[in-house]
Amino acid sequence: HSNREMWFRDFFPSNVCPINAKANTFYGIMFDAGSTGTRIHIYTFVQKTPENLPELEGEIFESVKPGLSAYADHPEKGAETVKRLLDMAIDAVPQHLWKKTPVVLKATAGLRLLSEEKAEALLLEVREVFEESPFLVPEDSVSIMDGSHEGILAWITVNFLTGQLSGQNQHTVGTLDLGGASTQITFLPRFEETLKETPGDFLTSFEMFNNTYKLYTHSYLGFGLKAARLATLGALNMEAVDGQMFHSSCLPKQLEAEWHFGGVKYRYGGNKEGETGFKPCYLEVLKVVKGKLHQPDEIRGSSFYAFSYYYDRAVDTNLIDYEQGGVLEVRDFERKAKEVCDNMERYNTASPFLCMDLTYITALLKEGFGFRDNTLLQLTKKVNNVETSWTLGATFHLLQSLGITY
Ligand SMILES: O=c1[nH]cnc2c1ncn2[C@@H]1O[C@H](COP(=O)(O)OP(=O)(O)O)[C@@H](O)[C@H]1O
Ligand SMILES: [Ca+2]
Repeated sequence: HSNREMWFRDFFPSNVCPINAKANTFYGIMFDAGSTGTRIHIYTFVQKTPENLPELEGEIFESVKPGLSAYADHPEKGAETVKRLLDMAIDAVPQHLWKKTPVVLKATAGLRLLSEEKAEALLLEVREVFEESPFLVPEDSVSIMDGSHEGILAWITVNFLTGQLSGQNQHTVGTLDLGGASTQITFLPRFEETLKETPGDFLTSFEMFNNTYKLYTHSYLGFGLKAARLATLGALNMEAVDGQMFHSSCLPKQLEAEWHFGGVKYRYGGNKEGETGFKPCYLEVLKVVKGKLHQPDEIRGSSFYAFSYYYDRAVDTNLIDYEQGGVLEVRDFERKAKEVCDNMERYNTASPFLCMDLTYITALLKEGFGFRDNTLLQLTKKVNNVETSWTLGATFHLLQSLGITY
């Protein structure tokens, strides 16, 4: 900073200082290519003083459905959806900053589940869209993200937004993300015991804002809500599903329908003759989760932030308000699952999968991760008007690696 800039600062409150408004504002564009949709996050930051963390000024967010993986056989059409979102950034970012504004896309479980050939073709087309844009395209700007990074970056986002990463007293919170195709759990272990009993590949050291965090994190591929539906139906990872009908006690008895996921068409329906309801459904779902996940003792007594499909299904069943979010206990999901599954006819306006989804969430929390009935879950979509998504953590990481911030 030149002396002239500092001279200005003495005369203006920092938020209206004309120097602050111009010289220290910068942008970052992060795409989340999720299994069910593609989203753009355009972040604005202000670096008020060189020694402090950059402040997040705001976020512009837009999304499209379906996700890139639905274009597995038409990669150029998939890239088209990215281009349309990127056009928003042309309007949002001032022209003189285009060349300094990095654009990155990270794909998650949807692309992890595709063949390498199909995934690569999609990424290649997106790369071309980026190269043709006026923005800064860093090396490796389009990639499939490592599952462990997905959890860590979401943890960074939530703990940054709740103010836990600055200052002395850091009481970080763990995070639970339930996507369409994979699910993540991340927390900062407090006990030596946890570190000892955890498999090595569940622990990752991560540097951010001049601190090193040794986090417990894992991404379970195939355990996202939609993948779990297929697993429950017995249709996950099937080579050919043409014409075959998949049944479940978690679905309305008379139901017969079709469902598209990851570019594949599935036929599914209820148990016309057999049982339906919470009990048989829970047993069915249990087969999908039981004994498949690592259960760290430490988490049983602590509370977690939960978002994505945990949030969506809690909203769908009026457990929380869409705008406000709320605090739930694990048993609230179970209570709701029983209510929905044992009265499936009454709930026939909502998704036919509502019973299965709630039952899966219950089983995943209790039998999968080993949470107690009274474990508290803080359900949040936004903190201070910013989406609780791994994309903010990823943008910090990106800006840091480019030397735009540190
Ligand atoms: O920006 C966001 N903030 C919070 N939740 C989001 C955001 N974007 C998508 N989601 C949620 O993510 C879930 C879908 O998961 P996604 O499509 O990301 O699958 P994946 O993570 O398995 O690839 C939905 O519950 C959707 O509401
Ligand atoms: Ca996701």
